[in-house]
Amino acid sequence: MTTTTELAAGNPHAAGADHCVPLPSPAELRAELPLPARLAAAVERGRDEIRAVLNGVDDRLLVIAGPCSIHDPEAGLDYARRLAAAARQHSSDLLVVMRTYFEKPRTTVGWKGLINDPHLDGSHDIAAGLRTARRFLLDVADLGLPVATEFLEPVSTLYLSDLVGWGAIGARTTESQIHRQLVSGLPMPAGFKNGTDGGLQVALDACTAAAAAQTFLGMDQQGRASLLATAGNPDTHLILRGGSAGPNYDPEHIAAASARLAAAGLNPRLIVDASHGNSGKSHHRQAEVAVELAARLEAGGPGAEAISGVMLESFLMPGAQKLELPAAGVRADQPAPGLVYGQSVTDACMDWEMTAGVLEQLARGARTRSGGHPLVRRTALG
Ligand SMILES: O=C[C@H](O)[C@H](O)COP(=O)(O)O
Ligand SMILES: C=C(OP(=O)(O)O)C(=O)O
Repeated sequence: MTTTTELAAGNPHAAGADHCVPLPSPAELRAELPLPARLAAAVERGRDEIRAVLNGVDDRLLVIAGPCSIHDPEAGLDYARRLAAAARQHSSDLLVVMRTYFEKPRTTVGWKGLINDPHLDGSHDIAAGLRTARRFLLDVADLGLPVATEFLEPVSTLYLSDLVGWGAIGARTTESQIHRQLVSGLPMPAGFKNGTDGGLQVALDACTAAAAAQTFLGMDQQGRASLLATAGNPDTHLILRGGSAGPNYDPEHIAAASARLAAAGLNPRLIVDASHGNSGKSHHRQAEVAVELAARLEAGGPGAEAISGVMLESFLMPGAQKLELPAAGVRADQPAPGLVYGQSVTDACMDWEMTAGVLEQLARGARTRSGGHPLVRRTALG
């Protein structure tokens, strides 16, 4: 953990910062925790499968499920093992990807995730956070699960992107040019959430911008300020997450969004986030939304064909617990007080039992939508 002395010894000339503590470069961390060729091939395979589902070549349903945030790697891996088993069980109907979110965009202030504050005590040991996140992704990849994450800090992306199968840009950053540029150079499919007000246009614009070649200021693997030129990301898409104006997962919203995407020359197939603005952040409501979506896949109707994926916030225990942080700028003497094992410290999550039931229903919905011929459906991928 970084000490006060180290902080004081840091470079005081970093723009706008009181302290500046050098970190290992992305190349150094990648060398310390390398991605073996076997897992690199699995990550690539996962990206290809996700692309195929998003493009409708593989008509399974993409399901991105996992905690709102990873705060305890042990509980996260406990969850990952259960999800890996469920992914195998439903592999004819669902392509299951684990949500492994290490960075939280806050409305105002709050815990910003495992990378920013891995000890959950305001000590902000970012070097340990990056290391823990990378090790966690390696462990999940070893279980055979592709992973999904939100890319929030462009710098942290350099430490982890080789392990990620699917990326998201959150509702609070979809309008940011920096995040659109970032996605334009990512090697995996990436979705943009609609705005927190429910507005779709920011996400459509984001997809267009990220699909284009971009040149911008960034950092290289050695940690040097660099000019970065990207080719554009061909696999951008929309994520409907509801907003302050209400949910947007109903058939009319989905059909209208899909039509707007098509008219803009973008992928008309989209992902529906059953949580956030679509559930009012209630985990009970989230399960109802997911089950409603499953029923709609079965029944067909407006927008049903446009649903390529569903996002679920799910952990071992139901709901969420409050994480008490020390006041801003005060270093904690104590680590976070006893937390309930396997319960979210950010948004409320469905528990494992509820998740398993929802996965069953989504699998049935996907199977019925496809006509129930999984072996025929997946020939495009062999
Ligand atoms: O998904 C997580 C939260 O919804 C997001 O980080 C915003 O959280 P906040 O409004 O509690 O800051
Ligand atoms: C922060 C998240 O979502 P949103 O950007 O939709 O609020 C999230 O998925 O963790």
